[in-house]
Amino acid sequence: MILKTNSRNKFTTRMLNCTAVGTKQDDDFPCLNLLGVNYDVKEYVGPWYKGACFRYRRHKKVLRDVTVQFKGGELTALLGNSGSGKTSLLDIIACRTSGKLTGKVYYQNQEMTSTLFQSISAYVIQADRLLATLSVRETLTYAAYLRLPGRSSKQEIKDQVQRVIIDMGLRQVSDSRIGGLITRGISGGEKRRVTIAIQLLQDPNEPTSGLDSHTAHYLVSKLAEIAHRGKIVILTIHQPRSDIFDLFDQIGLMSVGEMAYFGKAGNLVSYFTNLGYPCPKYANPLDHYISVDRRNYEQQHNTLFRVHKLIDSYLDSQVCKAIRNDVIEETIKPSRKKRSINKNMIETTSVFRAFFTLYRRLCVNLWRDRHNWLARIYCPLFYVAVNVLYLQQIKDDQQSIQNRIGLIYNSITVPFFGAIIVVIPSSKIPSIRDVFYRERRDGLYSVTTFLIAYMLHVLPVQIFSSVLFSVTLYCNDSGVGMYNDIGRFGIYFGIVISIMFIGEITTMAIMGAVHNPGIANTMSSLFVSASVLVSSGLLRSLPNMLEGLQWLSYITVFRYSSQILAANEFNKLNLTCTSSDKGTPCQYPSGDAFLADFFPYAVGDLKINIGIVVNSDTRQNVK
Ligand SMILES: Nc1ncnc2c1ncn2[C@@H]1O[C@H](COP(=O)(O)OP(=O)(O)OP(=O)(O)O)[C@@H](O)[C@H]1O
Repeated sequence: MILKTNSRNKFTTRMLNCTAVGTKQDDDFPCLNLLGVNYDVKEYVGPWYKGACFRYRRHKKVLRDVTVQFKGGELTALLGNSGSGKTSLLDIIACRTSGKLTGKVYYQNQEMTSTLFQSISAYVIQADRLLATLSVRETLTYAAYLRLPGRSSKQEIKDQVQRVIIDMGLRQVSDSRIGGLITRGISGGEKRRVTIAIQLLQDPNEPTSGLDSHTAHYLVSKLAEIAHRGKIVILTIHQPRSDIFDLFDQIGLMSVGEMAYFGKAGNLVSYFTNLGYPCPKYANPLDHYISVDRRNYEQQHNTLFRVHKLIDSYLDSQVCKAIRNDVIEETIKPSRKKRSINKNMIETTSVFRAFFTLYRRLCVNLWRDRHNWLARIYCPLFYVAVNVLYLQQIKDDQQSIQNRIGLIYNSITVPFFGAIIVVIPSSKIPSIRDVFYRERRDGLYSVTTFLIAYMLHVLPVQIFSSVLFSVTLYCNDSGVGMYNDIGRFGIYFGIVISIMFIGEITTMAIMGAVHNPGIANTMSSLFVSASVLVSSGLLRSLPNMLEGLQWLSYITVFRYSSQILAANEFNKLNLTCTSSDKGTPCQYPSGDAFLADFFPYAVGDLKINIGIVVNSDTRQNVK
């Protein structure tokens, strides 16, 4: 387990939950070795508009020649000043790096891969990614259904959840909502404990204790207990208090991407004293030895000089040489000590259980999201009210052609915009996305499982919203009175719900790719506006457009849906030329005459177009 903090004693945790093999004697405990690990990243410098190709690329050495050994049965703390490379080291162990990595990372003589890491470990991320609408107990229960083996009974899951609630001191808040930015819920520290508790769910040997201490000391001592049962637990923490420091078995002291000390926690001060760096009486030894003072150039130069001297001394030290020999023994000559990995310990749930758990959790989340619900009701009603006020009942004179075109335009854009309006401002979508990323990284389910669960959970509200929109707009009594035929209403409704669905999935996909909701909003709106402009044929007849744009129109759903709705509305429609037309020439005595001019293939291609819209809907779903 790895704990990380940005402020004193507030920490985040990642857990390396490696299984001990055989009896619990030191030699049988698992072992994680890093040999000569170097990690480089590229940084782009310069204004963004120059793009990745033209900006200056700076290579940054994040880690240099790190050789360390983490053993089961020991709680290891990685300490060091901000930017010293602690997180990067943990990311390397978890196979979550983006830069160039050299060196070896071996667990039990096997090269570490993300699959191996997922199968032997639990990983508590730095940020608390939780759903604000759920209570602590619900959060842990859903997590347990996703993490524990599919054969676990309801009672076993309940017991395990209760166990971690007690163990993490969450009893008093177990039925409180997690809460978020808008609705206040449990405290930041409690959220941190829930995040850790989620990872502890997978530990079958976790003891139940009645302690309810809420302190960092309590959590670190729990981690020490877990470590002492034979697991590798790695944590990072900023400026630990002395009582917390006493709980560490092993210390990795990092600075400027290198190890300044790696060894027994109790030997730290004597090691530096022997090097000729005694720690002043009231100084924090960690700050004293490895912090780099960047207040001015001279201070920085002096402290960096000292840090590099300490790093060089460590590399020359017996402590370092002994570790290097051990690591080489384990990695380069692995045949000497054959070790096996018990991967069965972390057995995940079945696809069906994952699907039903995700579905239930999303439904509960949606049900409690009042704003989302209300938006799905008032958005269609608002648009209908504006249209009815503006157009009133449409007649069958020549002017009604323009009104009907306007209605078709609204009918294909409003459901899409409605989806954008509902999805993007919802505070729930970013948290659903964040939880999805966390759980995907933990390998709990596939993207397809998540997407199917997401689509199915949102389907009833979309049907409700589409019915509201279609019925109130289409009908004579409540709305504008479009072509009066039940079959045609069915087609109209089908198009509205398909576009609403495509709108929601497209917006979700954009939200997934672009994390900033403002940019996602702009991109979705531009996408729908440009697509309708180019491909609907409602604002400009398609055959008169540039050939390239005509081709482009084939790839958007709006081309087909506008043709379907045009055929639906104008085919066999009798139009009149009466005195109410006030001098308008009687150009179109029927809807078919209008179609022949503007949508000549709409009726003939009706079935094909419907097939394309339905297909693109299902394809969006499967993506
Ligand atoms: N992908 C990356 N791109 C650019 N710089 C990176 C990248 N990964 C790490 N770094 C840089 O490497 C250095 C070490 O980062 P890291 O996050 O590992 O530090 P840390 O010790 O965990 O710091 P803190 O305690 O503040 O979280 C930092 O200067 C960081 O900016």
